[in-house]
Amino acid sequence: MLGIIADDFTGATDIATMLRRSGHRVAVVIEDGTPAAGDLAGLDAVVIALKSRSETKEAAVAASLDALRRLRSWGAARFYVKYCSTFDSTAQGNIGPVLDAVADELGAQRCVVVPSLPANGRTVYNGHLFVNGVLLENSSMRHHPLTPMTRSRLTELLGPQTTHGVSEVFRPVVRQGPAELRAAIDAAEGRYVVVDAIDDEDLGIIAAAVSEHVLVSGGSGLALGLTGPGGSGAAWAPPQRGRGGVLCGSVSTTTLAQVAHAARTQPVRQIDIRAAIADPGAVAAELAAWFLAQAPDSTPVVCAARSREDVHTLVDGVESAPVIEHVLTQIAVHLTADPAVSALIVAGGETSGAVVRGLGIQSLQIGPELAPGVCWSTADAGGRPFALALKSGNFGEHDLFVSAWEHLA
Ligand SMILES: Nc1ncnc2c1ncn2[C@@H]1O[C@H](COP(=O)(O)OP(=O)(O)OP(=O)(O)O)[C@@H](O)[C@H]1O
Ligand SMILES: O=C(O)[C@@H](O)C(=O)CO
Repeated sequence: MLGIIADDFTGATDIATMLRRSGHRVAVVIEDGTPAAGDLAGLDAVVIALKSRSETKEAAVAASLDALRRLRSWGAARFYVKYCSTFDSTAQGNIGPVLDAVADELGAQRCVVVPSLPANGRTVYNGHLFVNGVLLENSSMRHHPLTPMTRSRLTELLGPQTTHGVSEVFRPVVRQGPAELRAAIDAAEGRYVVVDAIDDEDLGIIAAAVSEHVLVSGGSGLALGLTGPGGSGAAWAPPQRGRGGVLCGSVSTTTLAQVAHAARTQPVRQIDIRAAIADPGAVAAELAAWFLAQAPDSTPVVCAARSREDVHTLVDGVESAPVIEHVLTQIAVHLTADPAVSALIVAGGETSGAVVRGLGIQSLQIGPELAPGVCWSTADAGGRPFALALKSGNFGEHDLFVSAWEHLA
């Protein structure tokens, strides 16, 4: 079995989507959640979803080692550390410290570093990470509030985070095929080897070259090359079809475009942040009641911003992000308590983390793909099966909030 340690919740469903596509029966376990008895039987891959990207280095390492030990106790023999395809981290971590600790514990001599996810425009060429053809340092990630990415060369990003050497292997070697690439990785000086990949074929070659490695690392793209035994992944059944809607804490460009697209045909409400700071419970209850009052065949969307101008870190001196996460979580609690509602899309990594934690979800069964890195999953919410799609900020086509429901039919 393959064991994956993912540093955020949307990243966990991202890699689970790719593993399902490459023929694995896969489930996601949330943090220290316990998979239901029998859940692990017959799985080829288990992802443990952590929130370690936004924690301290020490907490991230401790949670990752704990996840590694649990995966081993469940029978995992190969491991994959999943981080963001835009390498979200700082000079302190958390990618390097987590890789160091996991590699030490496994006695791994080599570990490839492959953030590439060509399906979503993330590529690595000559050791530099690009987002839709633009160097990472010139993309919107330069202005990320927690992990501003001001460099693009992966040796320069990972180097300061680890006590080990970081080498590079460029694309001409990748294109020579798995045997030549394997030899180049073996001959590299550093423990970590950044490998170029600009398309899925490159990822397949890398996956074949490292088939004997006990530890690999990357975004979700490399998982596409790891061929699983199954044809179409695990059997998955959606919950009985009920009402669905969208809870949106992400303010990424893609998510704002998805909200704008949905607003053309569906009811949309924006959280009044000032009112939410004053009385979050009342705002959540009112928005949940509004959601339930919409036409049963509509897809209500609750969001916290319609444009960049709506984003204010501080409102009346109060940090708005935790208040918004709390309100969206409470709306999810109200909606999952209503038997008429059976499915929610939650947009944003931090937002998904808050909502999934708030619903007390222990594990996710992975279902059909909605877009590269986005899938439907089912979870036990309030004692019944419920469908959830956790969407990374920049993933999905603009019509995702409207088109996603076809897959639940
Ligand atoms: N109007 C707003 N003003 C300030 N903060 C906001 C506003 N709307 C949302 N937020 C906060 O912004 C953060 C968005 O982070 P989140 O990780 O959920 O989305 P994202 O960064 O777009 O997604 P991803 O991490 O998957 O790329 C959340 O903490 C949310 O509460
Ligand atoms: O790798 C990605 O880009 C995503 O899975 C992610 O981690 C976004 O938070």
